[in-house]
Amino acid sequence: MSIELKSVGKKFGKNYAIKDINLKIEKGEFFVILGPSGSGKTTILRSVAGLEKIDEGKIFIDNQDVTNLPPASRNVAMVFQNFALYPNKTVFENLSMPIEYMKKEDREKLIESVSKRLGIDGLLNRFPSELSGGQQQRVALARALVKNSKVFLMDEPLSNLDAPQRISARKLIKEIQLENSITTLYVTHDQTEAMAIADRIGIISNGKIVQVGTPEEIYDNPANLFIASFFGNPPMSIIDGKLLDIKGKIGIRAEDVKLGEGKFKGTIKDVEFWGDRYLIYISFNDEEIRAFSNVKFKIGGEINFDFKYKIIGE
Ligand SMILES: Nc1ncnc2c1ncn2[C@@H]1O[C@H](COP(=O)(O)OP(=O)(O)OP(=O)(O)O)[C@@H](O)[C@H]1O
Repeated sequence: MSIELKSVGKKFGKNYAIKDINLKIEKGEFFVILGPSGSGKTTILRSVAGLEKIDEGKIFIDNQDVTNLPPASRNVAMVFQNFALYPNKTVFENLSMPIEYMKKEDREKLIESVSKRLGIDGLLNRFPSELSGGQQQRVALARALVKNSKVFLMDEPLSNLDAPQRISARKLIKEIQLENSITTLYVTHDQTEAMAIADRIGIISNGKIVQVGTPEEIYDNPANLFIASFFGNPPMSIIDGKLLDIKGKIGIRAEDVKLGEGKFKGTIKDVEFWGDRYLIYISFNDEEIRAFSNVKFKIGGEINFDFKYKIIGE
């Protein structure tokens, strides 16, 4: 099933939370909406789910106009930030509900397999109030994953998990999504997560989509300064191009800086250990350049360097 938003706008009071959103998510595609806090990500997702009534535009699921359909008629599986589990039902019952139509044996098998993979198989007899936030979130995720839906809508579904759980849960989401070719709209503010799971990413800022592309396309060619200074870990270092006789700003990836030789000279301000390498902060003409290095340099020392860069539009 495809998802399409055509000129979608939603206001709260007089202010637009999202404006003129045009997106087409293809059948089986994993599409991530990435943006800072308050940029409108949740509003997009809630609008597609039918939990917000939009003020402008239209929404289509599988080419059907669902703009005025209630959430229950949209046949989507959702995981939202507030987990919304049924408090009076056990974890097992919460997971059974979307698949009551299945044979008991098949249902139990499916619940066992998904809950094992999410590490909640020991919690099936508990009530939601007896679970930690991260456990509740994994139950909510499991409930969406067992449901035989062709569309996933997920709003920061891993926000309460610790780092190893996050990595294994996102692998599981992706596996189930791929196995069943589930069209997925996934919201996060974590760009490492976005890069890891997305087929395509839509970057949102102030209620508007400012760039759409594969993670590689956005990484290599951020469309503007905001994206360049936000996307990637670390994001590009942005400096004034006049040092190189270039008008406007230039962006430099940490892996594109060659240290130890070159026509530029700066001072090492800080060094961070990143496990497989170091991130070096170089102060240079009142600006800062970040560079990856296999060698640990001394803070305070001077260093020669050179770099490859991209010219970044406004
Ligand atoms: N119910 C509401 N009433 C009034 N304003 C709202 C409401 N919900 C959201 N907003 C506003 O709409 C804008 C977009 O909010 P939204 O929750 O979509 O952002 P977000 O990108 O999901 O943020 P976060 O990452 O912090 O969850 C914000 O300015 C927010 O304050």
